[in-house]
Amino acid sequence: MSHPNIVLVGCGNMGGAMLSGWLRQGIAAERITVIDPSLPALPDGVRRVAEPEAAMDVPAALILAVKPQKLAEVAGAISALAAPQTLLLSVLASAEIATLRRVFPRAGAIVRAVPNLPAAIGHGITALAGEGLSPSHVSLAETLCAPLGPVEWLAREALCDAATSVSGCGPAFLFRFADAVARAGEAQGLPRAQALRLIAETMAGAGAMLRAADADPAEMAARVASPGGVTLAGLRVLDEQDALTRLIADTLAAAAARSAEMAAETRDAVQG
Ligand SMILES: NC(=O)C1=CN([C@@H]2O[C@H](COP(=O)(O)OP(=O)(O)OC[C@H]3O[C@@H](n4cnc5c(N)ncnc54)[C@H](O)[C@@H]3O)[C@@H](O)[C@H]2O)C=CC1
Ligand SMILES: O=C(O)[C@@H]1CCC=N1
Repeated sequence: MSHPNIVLVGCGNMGGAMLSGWLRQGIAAERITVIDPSLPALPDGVRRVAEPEAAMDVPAALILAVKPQKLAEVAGAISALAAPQTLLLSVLASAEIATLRRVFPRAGAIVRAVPNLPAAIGHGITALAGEGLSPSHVSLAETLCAPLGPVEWLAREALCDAATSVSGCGPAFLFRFADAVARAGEAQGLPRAQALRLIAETMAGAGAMLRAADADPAEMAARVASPGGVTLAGLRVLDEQDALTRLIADTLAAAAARSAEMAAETRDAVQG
C-alpha cells in the first residue's frame, strides 16, 4: 500500500499520540515530517524541522495539532502547504471549519477532529466533522485517526462542542472521579495506591462491558445492585435529587460553553 506523505504541525500530547499511532500502523517514518519549534525527540526516520522550509513538498495530509491560540501564528507560516491535493485535519479544540478555511483557503478539504488523551495508548476515540468531503478524503481522515481508536462521524460540525465536552474532556472528568473514589477508599482504610488500582480496573472493566453490551447503563447498574443490598445504599446517595445527573449536566454544559467561547476567540484572532 502506498502511504500518504504527512506533515504534522505540533508534536505534543496529541500530535505525539497520532505520530506513534501512524508508526504502529505501519505508515513509513520517511513519509512523515514534523514541524515543531521545540524540536521534540522523534522515532528514527521521521523528519523534524523547527519551521517550514521553502522546498517542502505539498503533503497529502497536513495535520494541525498546536494549541488553538497558536493558529493565527502558525497559519501564516504553513498555509502554502495546504494545497488543492491536501487534506487538512485539525485537532484544535474550538477551531471551526470556516475559521480554518479562512487561513487555509487552498486546502482541498478540511476535517475537524475531536480526539482524546487515551489516543496515546491506542484506546482513544475520535469524533470527526467535515462537509462536502469526497470518499477519498473521508477514507484518508479515517486512516489518519484509526490508529488512535474508533472513529465516529458527527452529523454536523455544530456537535463538536458537545463531543469535546463528552469525549475530548471526558478522560479528565473520569480521572477526577477516580481520584475522588481513591480518596474515599483511603478514608475507609485502603492504601491510596491499592484503592487506585481497584478503581482503575473497575473503570476499565465497566467500560468494556458498556462497550460490548447492548444494554442501557441504568440496566447495567441494576445488575450490580442486589435488592436491599450494598450498591443500592450507595446509588441512593448518587440519585438523591438527581445529584450526579445534575452535576454532570452542569460540568458538560460549562465545558461546551467554553468550547463555543474559544471558537469565537479563535475566529476573532484569525480575522484580527
Ligand atoms: N490534550 C488533549 O487531551 C486534547 C487536545 N486537543 C487539542 O490538541 C491540540 C494540541 O494539544 P496538546 O497536544 O495537548 O498540546 P501540547 O502543548 O502538548 O502540544 C502542542 C505542540 O505544539 C508545538 N508548537 C508550538 N508552537 C508551534 C508552532 N509555531 N509550530 C509548530 N508547533 C508548535 C509545541 O512545541 C508542542 O509540542 C490543542 O489544540 C487541543 O485543543 C483536543 C482534544 C484532546
Ligand atoms: O482542554 C482543552 O481545551 C482540550 C480540549 C479537550 C481536551 N483538552
